[in-house]
Amino acid sequence: MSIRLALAGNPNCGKTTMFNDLTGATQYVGNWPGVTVEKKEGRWKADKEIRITDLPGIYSLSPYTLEEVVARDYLVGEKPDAIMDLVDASNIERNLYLTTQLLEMGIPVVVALNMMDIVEKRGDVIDVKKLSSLLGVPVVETAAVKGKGTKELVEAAKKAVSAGKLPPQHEFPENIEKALQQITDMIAGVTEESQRRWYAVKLFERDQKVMARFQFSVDTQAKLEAIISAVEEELDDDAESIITDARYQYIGGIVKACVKKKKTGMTVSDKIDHIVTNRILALPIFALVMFIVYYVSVTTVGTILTDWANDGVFGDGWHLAGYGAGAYEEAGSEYETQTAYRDAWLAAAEEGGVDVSAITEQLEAEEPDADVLAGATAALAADASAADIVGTAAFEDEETGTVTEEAVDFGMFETAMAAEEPDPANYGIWVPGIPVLLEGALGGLGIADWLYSLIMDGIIAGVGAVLGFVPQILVLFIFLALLEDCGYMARVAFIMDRIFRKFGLSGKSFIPMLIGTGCGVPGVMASRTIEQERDRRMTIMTTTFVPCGAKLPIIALIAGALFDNAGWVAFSAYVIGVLAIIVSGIMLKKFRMFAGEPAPFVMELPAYHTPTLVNVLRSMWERGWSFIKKAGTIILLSTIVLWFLQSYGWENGAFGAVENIDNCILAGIGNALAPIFAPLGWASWQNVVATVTGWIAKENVVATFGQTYGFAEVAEDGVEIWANLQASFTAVSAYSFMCFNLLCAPCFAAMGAIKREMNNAKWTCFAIGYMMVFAYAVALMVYQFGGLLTGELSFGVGTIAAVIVLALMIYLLVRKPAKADGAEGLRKMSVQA
Ligand SMILES: Nc1nc2c(ncn2[C@@H]2O[C@H](COP(=O)(O)OP(=O)(O)OP(=O)(O)O)[C@@H](O)[C@H]2O)c(=O)[nH]1
Ligand SMILES: [Mg+2]
Repeated sequence: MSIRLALAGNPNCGKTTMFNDLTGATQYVGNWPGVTVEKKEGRWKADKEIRITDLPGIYSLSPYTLEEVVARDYLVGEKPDAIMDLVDASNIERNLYLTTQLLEMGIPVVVALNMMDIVEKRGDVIDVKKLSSLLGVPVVETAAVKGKGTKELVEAAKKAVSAGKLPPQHEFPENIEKALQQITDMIAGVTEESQRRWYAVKLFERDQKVMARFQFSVDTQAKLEAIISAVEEELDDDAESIITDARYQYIGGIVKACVKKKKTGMTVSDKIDHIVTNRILALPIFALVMFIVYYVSVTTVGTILTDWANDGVFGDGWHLAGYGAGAYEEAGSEYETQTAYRDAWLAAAEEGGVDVSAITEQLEAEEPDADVLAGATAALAADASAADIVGTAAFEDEETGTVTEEAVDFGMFETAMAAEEPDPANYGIWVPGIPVLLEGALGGLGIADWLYSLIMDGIIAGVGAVLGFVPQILVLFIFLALLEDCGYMARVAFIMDRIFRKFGLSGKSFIPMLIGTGCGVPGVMASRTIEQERDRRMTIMTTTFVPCGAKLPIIALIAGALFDNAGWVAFSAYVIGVLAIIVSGIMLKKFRMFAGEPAPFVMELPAYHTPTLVNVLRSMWERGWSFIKKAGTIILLSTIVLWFLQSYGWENGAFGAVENIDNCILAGIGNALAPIFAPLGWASWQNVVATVTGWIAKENVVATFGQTYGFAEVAEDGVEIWANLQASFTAVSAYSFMCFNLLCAPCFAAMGAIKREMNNAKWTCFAIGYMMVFAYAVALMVYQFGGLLTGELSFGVGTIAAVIVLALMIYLLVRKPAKADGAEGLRKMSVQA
């Protein structure tokens, strides 16, 4: 017989950590409240008959936000066989508040005192036996991160289920008890006995949602009201506070009897918070942290790894453990010197009227014929006019920038002509890249040309370009996991709340954004913790502005190709994302549908703790893996479709495989859309198509460049994708391209999440439309104003358009806010299952 156990408890008490430990799942864990917003099911590793549900954290059973409704509805509606109530033992007083409510639900309860490792470290002592006897339920000590006590917890819960003993009810003060008894009698006919107590308390509190489940006649309603008001009058307080006070008094007694706290001054957490949440220092520290995160993941460590992935694994090949790389590099630079001699002499010869066309023609050919070259060189040796030619080769020292010149006579030229390009495979241990390996394998199979082209120009070029960025993304994810797990991200939300509040926004909107740095889908879902409908909608609309992991390759590509891999580019992308959210928030608040003060933001700051290696690696791997999975599914599919659109088209009046890529269907589509993007400075069909495919998945942007620029051939013809991008963009237009792609509609998956959370077609369209318009406006200003500054544009219609956009934005930013539509803001949105 299967048993259903629910994990319930306050936010951030370790439920998901426990769930992962018990079920082997890899659900998202973070050191701040409100990480889990949807219930998750799993089975106990040790016994598959035991089903465990992880619930969103709740402070009480009076739901205010969507994720709280999820938890309560599960406990009341689906009635698990037992509740494993996780209590953060380092914060026991507040956590027990929920426990007192769970004990009333008519379901067996087992209390887990989690985070016992912290309690022990602090030197506090909890008398577990006494606690258990006072509460009347089993109490198990656990430390979920370390997997301590988790097995015992489930065993205790199993026992509680088979014993079927309900928790004893604690008594409220007499007058309240009397009222509760009367209410219990009123609902005796329509409720199950085990849940009666809970319903009575909720009815006493005038819980609207619970009230709505009963159909009271006018008479009964009046009688109920009379019972409640009588107590309210007697105690001179409202019913809900009366119950709350009574609970805290009861808990106070328990804590006094069971917990011995060691006296301490300021904890380490407090000391750190003193600095990182300091009014003046907080923001610079946050900026510095994010700069380092992006600098390291995009510019330094990430780049080194990504270069290896792109040029090695998905390029020509690489030297195993760097063995032989040094010698190969030396040989390579020697060869470069020789070619410089050669070219210098040839240039001088041409100027001096010596006919060297036979050689230059060969050198320009795709595969120069060595015999022809040797013959032509020999012929020159016999030419008396050639003997006097002396060329000048110039070399620039990369570090100092000083240029040295060397004279090149015919003898040196002859030697240079004989020099051979070094083969990396001759040095150390050379591992060929995947394209090279596949090329060999496919060549041997003798497959059809089109299939060969599909694999090499389509899949390898596209998917390979995306996978090449995996190392950078993993580095970013490690950083995010570290920041989340140690507890710093919770501080950031707190810091940002101070800033957001100045603009009438809530810091709660910032949590979805933090999560969105990894992926926009959970980011959008995290908006559920926001009570007010209008703020929630606004957050859903703007969360995906922040660069997610999949946008990182776009940033890295642009930074590398056009900005010499400058460290500020990636960081600026993050800043633009955050600013876009703030600016949008301020502008949208000026409209009636979003107007109004944000709800107060109350979030407790969790204690800092050292991130666990397992957590960090798991979090990195989970997110990284979903990135890789996407490359194998949606990106793969898109590259196949793109390959077709790119390889076929109408040429010379007939449909078929095209010789000239500019005749392909894809180019046709791109060119048709290009005028729209011309004012943004990047109207080539490749750029337009890359943007459009980005709406399917952001990784597609890079994959599309890989394909349309023939990334797989990078190795053979020496034309790097960077060179293509450099030809297609200027620095300003590239930055405008990046801005547009960061801010415009997110990928299909995120758009789906937006639709689910909005649960309304009109709002979904509005959200996506808004992002598009906003992205266009920003990119337009970047290109037009940037172009004017660099001189690549002159004043024209585009400039005027950009000025109008800027004026409109400033107007919206400084305009007086609209009046709030009181009631509208508070109504709850329903969420599709
Ligand atoms: N020291 C210590 N840390 C723990 C323990 N259990 C969980 N944590 C940490 O506490 C933080 C919160 O853990 P989660 O499992 O996400 O908490 P949750 O209860 O699911 O939180 P919500 O989903 O927000 O309700 C994480 O950083 C965990 O690593 C424990 O027993 N000891
Ligand atoms: Mg959780």
